[in-house]
Amino acid sequence: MHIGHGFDVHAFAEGRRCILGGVDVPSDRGLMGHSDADVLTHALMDAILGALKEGDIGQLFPDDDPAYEGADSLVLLRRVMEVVRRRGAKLLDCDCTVAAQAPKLAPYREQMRENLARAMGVDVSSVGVKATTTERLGFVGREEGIAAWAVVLLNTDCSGRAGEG
Ligand SMILES: Nc1ccn([C@@H]2O[C@H](COP(=O)(O)O)[C@@H](O)[C@H]2O)c(=O)n1
Ligand SMILES: C[C@@]1(CO)OP(=O)(O)OP(=O)(O)OC[C@H]1O
Repeated sequence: MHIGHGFDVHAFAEGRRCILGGVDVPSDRGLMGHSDADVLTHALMDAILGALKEGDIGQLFPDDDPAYEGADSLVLLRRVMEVVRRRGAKLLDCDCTVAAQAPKLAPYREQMRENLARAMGVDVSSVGVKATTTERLGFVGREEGIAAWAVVLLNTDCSGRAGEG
């Protein structure tokens, strides 16, 4: 069994979409990034790669590679799950927190869970998504950007190939 932790931040920018967990959240500003800037999905991918000790998403999907310009992060998450399967591992559970002063995320939380679960090939009951403001404190509170954290639990004992590390 291995745990992984992921953290990511994206700044707000005019003229961009606000994609979180694959949901295009209505917002007067979106998130800046080389990809679709889905900060929630990025934190989750890093948590999975952390549990596998496979580096981080920047190594797998370099942010200067034109192949990832505007990339759909749910597609990248599917690719991370291919690494999980190749290592003979299984994702047992994950939980994520998004810190955003705005927009209000509660109405989209269930759709985010479903999107992430589908992309990972797990039941939605294994995927937690929570939202919090930072009570107007810090860069999140000043509405300069959004931060996300994720933890995952992987069963790495599903085959002989994943026991090490
Ligand atoms: N962007 C956000 C932030 C928070 N929520 C929901 O509001 C609740 C209260 O937030 P506090 O930061 O005041 O603790 C939180 O538990 C979320 O349910 C939200 O929907 N979107
Ligand atoms: C997935 C990638 C691909 O460019 O997305 P970005 O939008 O650049 O986001 P960031 O979290 O800064 O780095 C991860 C990158 O690998």
